[in-house]
Amino acid sequence: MAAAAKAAVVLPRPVTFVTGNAKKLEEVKAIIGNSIPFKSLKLDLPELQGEPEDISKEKARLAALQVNGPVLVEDTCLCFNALKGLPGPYIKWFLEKLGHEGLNNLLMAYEDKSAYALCAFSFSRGPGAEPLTFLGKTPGKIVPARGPTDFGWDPVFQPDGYDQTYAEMEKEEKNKISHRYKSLALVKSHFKEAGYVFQTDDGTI
Ligand SMILES: O=P(O)(O)OP(=O)(O)OP(=O)(O)OC[C@H]1O[C@@H](n2cnc3c(O)ncnc32)[C@H](O)[C@@H]1O
Ligand SMILES: [Mg+2]
Repeated sequence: MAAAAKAAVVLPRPVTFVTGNAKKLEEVKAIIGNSIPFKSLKLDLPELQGEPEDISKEKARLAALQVNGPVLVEDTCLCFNALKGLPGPYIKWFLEKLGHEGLNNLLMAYEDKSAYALCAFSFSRGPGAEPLTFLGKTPGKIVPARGPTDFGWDPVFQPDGYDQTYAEMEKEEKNKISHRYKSLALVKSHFKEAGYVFQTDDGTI
């Protein structure tokens, strides 16, 4: 018996990647390349609270409403094992208030300096659609800051198996092993499997 043909899901072109963070965008562009038709939009969405996956999903819901079309968003956490996963999604405020040294000091009382970077991408087909979430995790440890200071907590995170911090690594090297790379690999597979067809306003594909 012939398998029933799967109906293509047609979506308005392109997908909007919503972020207020230029460095994130740079990495996403480098990792996605041409595999997904996307444009970016700088929107400052609320910094939500809760579990990483729920935060990312809610961010996608809010973004889809504002954009009125398909969206990708991501939320990044830096989780210290000795602190049971904190600061986690609150890393933005911890970094802003305490700086790199303060992040190290949080672990002063603990022998365990291990941590992991967690990236949660969510994709929504549009307003009202339930977002899908894709998690990427890279283990490492928290170290005194080394390397350029132009992207977040990169100088204090040394991924396992490397003697350089994210900040010291070549960009291409970080983009091969990062939390963001791993999460986007799942996003890309999903797009491939789902076989989305992207259509412009005038109906051309
Ligand atoms: O608009 P959005 O996409 O939310 O951008 P944001 O800067 O608010 O980002 P998050 O809410 O995900 O907060 C994560 C924090 O971690 C920082 N960050 C995110 N990805 C990082 C990475 O790969 N390396 C270092 N710092 C990173 C980022 O600058 C924030 O301070
Ligand atoms: Mg944010």
